[in-house]
Amino acid sequence: MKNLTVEDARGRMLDGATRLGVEAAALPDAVGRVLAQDVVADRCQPPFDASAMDGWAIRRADYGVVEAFAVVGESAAGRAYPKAVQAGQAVRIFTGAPVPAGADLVVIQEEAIRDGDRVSFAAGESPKANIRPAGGDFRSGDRLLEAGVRIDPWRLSLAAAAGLAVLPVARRPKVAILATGDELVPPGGAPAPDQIFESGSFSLAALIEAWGGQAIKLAPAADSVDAIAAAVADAAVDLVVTIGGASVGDYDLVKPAMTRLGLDLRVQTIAVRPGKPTWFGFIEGGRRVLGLPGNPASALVCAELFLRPLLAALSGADPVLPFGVARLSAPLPGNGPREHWMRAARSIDNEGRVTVAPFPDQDSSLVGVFARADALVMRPAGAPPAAAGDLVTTLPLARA
Ligand SMILES: Nc1nc2c(c(=O)[nH]1)N[C@H]1C(S)=C(S)[C@@H](COP(=O)(O)OP(=O)(O)OC[C@H]3O[C@@H](n4cnc5c(N)ncnc54)[C@H](O)[C@@H]3O)O[C@H]1N2
Ligand code: MOO
Repeated sequence: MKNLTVEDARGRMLDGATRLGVEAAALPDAVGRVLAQDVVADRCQPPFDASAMDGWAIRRADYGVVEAFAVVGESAAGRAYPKAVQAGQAVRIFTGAPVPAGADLVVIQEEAIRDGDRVSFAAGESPKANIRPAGGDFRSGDRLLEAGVRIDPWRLSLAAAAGLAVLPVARRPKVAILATGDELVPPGGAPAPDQIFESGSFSLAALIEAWGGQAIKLAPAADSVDAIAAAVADAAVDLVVTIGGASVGDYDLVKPAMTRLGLDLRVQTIAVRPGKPTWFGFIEGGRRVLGLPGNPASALVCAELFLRPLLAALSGADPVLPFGVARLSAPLPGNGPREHWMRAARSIDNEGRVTVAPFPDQDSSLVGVFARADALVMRPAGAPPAAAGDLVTTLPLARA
């Protein structure tokens, strides 16, 4: 269980992680939620043959034959012409309006000359029909959205076009975040000379919300088994994420505190850099616990690598991360025994290829470097030196 590979550790964390429940979300609240059932159309869109232009609906057979058409009525969006168009007749029609029965051509109004109750057309060669067929967008019975997709504004539009006011979505995983350490003072507070501002929980809470979870920040706990166990004991959540106290020092007390809460440890350490002390298990109440290291880069890299897929799985979404491939902008030395996820800046070169430049200082304590990164670059365990231009696996970071 010590120093599992990233893949094995993730596999253990995802083992048995499935959707927690289903609830209804009104359309405006559904953005960002994971769909729990397929959306199937029960109506065609458009539900009728619709005009694509403002103009005149006639029979194509009359076009170029009839000189002056009799204007017999109008079809507007939401107010159809109720009868069929007969030979020699024209119906005034507008974009989005039903094309009346009998008509199979809409002549645009720019090509029409209206004279009282007559209209004539400057006939050209085989004009476009300007008709959108019924069901041209989707048909009744079509599967429009698959369970497991995250609702974004475009998918929301499709659900609305299909007439759904409410969508079945996965319940959001509730995630408690606990920062630990005597040295931590909340931003805005007054740190003693041997203290620092607590930063980890803020980014984690924002990431958890962006990844579909419900973040609940617990008050930071001091370096004491009692304080840490008490902070978590009654947290009514699906998952607890702790920051810090994960390593082997005398004040790394999170695992001992969780042992009091019945810790069933599934991942002890991971062969990853940064983030080796990351651990995972279950505590009483069937709650999952992910222990992230305190170093800010270790915490955030491991949140990307492990927390993000775990939240996806607990929401019924695909937990596979959106890895990419890019070219290195500069050579890199060989890698040690841990899979290394380097903070990097992405750019597009002159030929449209994605290039990544890992920052020279990859120390896991550096918040400043992370704030400038927009990708992680992966170096496999034991990888030989890499040259500029070599292809590497990347994980893009979502930046505002
Ligand atoms: N003898 C060894 N020492 C260490 C090992 C090891 O294997 N043997 N592992 C190192 C590695 S790798 C890491 S990563 C760190 C992780 O340690 P912890 O998870 O126990 O983290 P802490 O010691 O609590 O804190 C580390 C560092 O991060 C700061 N920190 C903690 N929480 C926050 C927060 N919420 N916001 C901002 N900064 C935070 C803390 O002040 C420390 O500076 O252990 C190595 N040691
Ligand atoms: O794994 Mo630690 O995160 O290398 O500093």
